[in-house]
Amino acid sequence: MEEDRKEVNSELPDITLNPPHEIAKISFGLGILLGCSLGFLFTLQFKSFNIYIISLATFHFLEYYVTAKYNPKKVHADSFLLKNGIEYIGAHTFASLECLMEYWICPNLKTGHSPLRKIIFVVGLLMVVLGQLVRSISMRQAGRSFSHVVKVEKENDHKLVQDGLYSVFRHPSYFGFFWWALGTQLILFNPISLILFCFVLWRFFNKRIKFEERHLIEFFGSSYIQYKKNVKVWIPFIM
Ligand SMILES: C[S@@+](CC[C@H](N)C(=O)[O-])C[C@H]1O[C@@H](n2cnc3c(N)ncnc32)[C@H](O)[C@@H]1O
Repeated sequence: MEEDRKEVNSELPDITLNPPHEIAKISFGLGILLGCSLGFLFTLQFKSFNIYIISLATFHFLEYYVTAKYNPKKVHADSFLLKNGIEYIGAHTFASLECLMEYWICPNLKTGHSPLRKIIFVVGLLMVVLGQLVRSISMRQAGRSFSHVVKVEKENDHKLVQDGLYSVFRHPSYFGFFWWALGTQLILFNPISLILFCFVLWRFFNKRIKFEERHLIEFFGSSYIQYKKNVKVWIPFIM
């Protein structure tokens, strides 16, 4: 009985890393943001900014939710990824300012109804929805092998994941995030941020994947080398 309880407890999130009042506060904040953006969506002529905020709130909620559900031992108040570094916050602040400034200076640029604009919007929306799905499903499929912080020492329950989305993309959660983020800038019709996001995200993932794979080869040796030969990343120019 005591042993069973210990086993169940070892699967539970660490409450000291997940203070309930913190989790409630962050969830409430994300819910308010999502609810207000959704509520005003149908009253506004320029809907793109609200759709962008809905995508952001959904992304941050799902980061915590999927970790809590499928990788509870690793969940942490920081799993919302709201403290995702100064570059991340800077990029989204810049994107919001670009969008609002361009709307203020030249509203027609943002709200016109040309076929090209519609195509850009639909492509952006598809990238956001599919990118989010790939990101969240891959986090679920990797389960305990997933961690927001790259592991430099192998843990006992860390297994090489090669099935599901990992059989199509070598780094599906990065692939999903990369295209999701570019999709948000297409939705906003933000030409400057689109180029900046491309550059910053590509550089970030190129560096991170190289670092991560050095450790994955240390952990899994020839199995990872073979996996790397067989499965592509599908982010342009990252081999
Ligand atoms: C933020 S997760 C990202 C996982 C993966 N790069 C992706 O994009 O889906 C980082 C952790 O995942 C682990 N990881 C990456 N690829 C893996 C794989 N195919 N199997 C098991 N663990 C993996 C790394 O060791 C690292 O600690």
